[in-house]
Amino acid sequence: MPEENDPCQEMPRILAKLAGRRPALFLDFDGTLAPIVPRAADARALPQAVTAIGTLRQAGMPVVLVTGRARADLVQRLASSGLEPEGLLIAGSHGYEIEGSGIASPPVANAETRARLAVAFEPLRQRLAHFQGTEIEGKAFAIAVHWRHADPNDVPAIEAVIDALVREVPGLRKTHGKMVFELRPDVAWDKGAAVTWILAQWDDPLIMPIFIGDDVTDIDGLDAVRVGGIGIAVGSAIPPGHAHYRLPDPEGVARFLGMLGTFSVQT
Ligand SMILES: O=P(O)(O)OC[C@H]1O[C@H](O[C@H]2O[C@H](CO)[C@@H](O)[C@H](O)[C@H]2O)[C@H](O)[C@@H](O)[C@@H]1O
Repeated sequence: MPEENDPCQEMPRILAKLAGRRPALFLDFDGTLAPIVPRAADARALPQAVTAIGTLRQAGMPVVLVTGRARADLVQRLASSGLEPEGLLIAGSHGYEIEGSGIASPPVANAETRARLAVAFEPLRQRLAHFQGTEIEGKAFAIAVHWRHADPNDVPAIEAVIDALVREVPGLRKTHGKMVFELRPDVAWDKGAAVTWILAQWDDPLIMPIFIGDDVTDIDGLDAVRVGGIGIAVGSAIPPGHAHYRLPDPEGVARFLGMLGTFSVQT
């Protein structure tokens, strides 16, 4: 893999790679378009990122939001930032919930996978009730347990509650992200599988995917575009070796999208 330079500094090389191709953007939300904030409910996309995405869409570039959040949550969150979901493809719940631009959910997203999480929700809530500062976020195909505001000494015990539920309720697995544990259906599906699946639906050999993400759950998405696409890590949570380029923060992402927009409008 290359040096993971700042893609804004490497624009001529990136534009050369995109020449004659159809770039398609796959964007993570928290930590990528929206700065990480103490409360999940308060996250908002940077206005400059929203403007850049609007320009790219007007220029005809496909834009897919690949988020760990529930799809409905992201739709509402984008709309409140002035980014209407029409024309956007949104892959929510880490890619289990795909809808938009004429594409509907993949075969893994069924009632059975959802029912497994429903069984776990109430015991999880009860067993975590005495851990001050934990927040449970229910989504269509995942349950997030935020421990950002919990006592750090409690985190191993919080994780043990989740591990116990994984043992007790068949068909679930544990993943983690920034100060969060998640319960997900134990099926072979993640952001990378979602990206690959969407590319297969489009079936357009000219498309060149550009994936941008900041958290360990984005590694699958970056790996999916490693050959034949462009992967951009944000910040330092993703270890070297998965991305072609690296941006420091969501402000950098907005800057990169703005530069890409300028190029798209010119061509
Ligand atoms: O895949 P993403 O779109 O990046 O979503 C990943 C998770 O993001 C949210 O949690 C994270 O961001 C919060 C707001 O900045 C922060 O408070 C929290 O500590 C982070 O873990 C979201 O709440 C989760 O559902 C997503 O899975």
